[in-house]
Amino acid sequence: MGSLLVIDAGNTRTKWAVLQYENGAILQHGVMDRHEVPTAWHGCDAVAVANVAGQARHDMLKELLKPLGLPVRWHASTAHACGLSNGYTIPEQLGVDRWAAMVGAWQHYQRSCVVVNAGTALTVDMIEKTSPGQARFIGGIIVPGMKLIQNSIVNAAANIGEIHGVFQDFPLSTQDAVYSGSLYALAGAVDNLVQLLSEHCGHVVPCMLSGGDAATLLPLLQKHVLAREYQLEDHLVLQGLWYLERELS
Ligand SMILES: Nc1ncnc2c1ncn2[C@@H]1O[C@H](COP(=O)(O)OP(=O)(O)O)[C@@H](O)[C@H]1O
Ligand SMILES: CC(C)(COP(=O)(O)O)[C@@H](O)C(=O)NCCC(=O)O
Ligand SMILES: [K+]
Repeated sequence: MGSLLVIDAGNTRTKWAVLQYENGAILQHGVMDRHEVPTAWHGCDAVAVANVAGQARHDMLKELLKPLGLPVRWHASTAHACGLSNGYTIPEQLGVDRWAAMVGAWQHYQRSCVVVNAGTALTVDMIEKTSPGQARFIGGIIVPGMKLIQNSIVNAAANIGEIHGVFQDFPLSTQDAVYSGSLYALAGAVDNLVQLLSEHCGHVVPCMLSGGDAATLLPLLQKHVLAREYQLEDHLVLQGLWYLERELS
């Protein structure tokens, strides 16, 4: 098997990468911006999809992929994979993007860690290492993402229009107050769970961040608590799909 096409279909964007099957190296990657097959998809040997954007996106991708005639695996969260067990009461209910990101982070760190997906929604998930090579997803949260949280205020408050603010420690305008408040809310959620898992494990745990807003969140997270370890991972869900595929093949 030469190359694997991995697709992360989120509620805002559909991200993809062509990976070297043997080692997961990213050969090409992109974001779908129209309903047509990127040229890079031709020549792949198999496809792995993490879709959390519903049936319409599934059907669109299925149609686009059909002419390629490739084996397509539509991933879903399971109770166990790649040494990680899924603590969700109903394992299949866990968003497969969250699951793939956690698999990617666990394979990368092999340590207890916090996994952040800053997308349409911000998800913050906690992984506890239980023994060498084994870990458990012990809980996580779902928060409206940066666009949603700002739009919610704009739509609800008569005196607040479109937001084009910037982050300020001490915001002194409506624009900056809403933008900074949104960032403080999301960074605060991440901060809280890094602190919680660190106390639970008895040592500072690393935090891996991915998603469209991860780079926006990072500076605020790194601002105050210097002893923390943050890692930006642009293609975490896509890399997690590679680990999941490798285990299933
Ligand atoms: N080029 C972009 N297009 C859309 N959203 C972007 C872009 N760059 C950053 N973002 C931010 O990232 C979020 C979407 O991140 P993404 O990881 O694509 O979400 P999802 O996985 O839910 O599709 C948006 O809410 C927006 O705030
Ligand atoms: C929480 C999510 C909407 C995040 O998706 P995204 O922001 O990447 O579009 C997605 O992981 C999802 O649909 N989860 C299912 C519910 C759950 O994880 O409990
Ligand atoms: K929905």
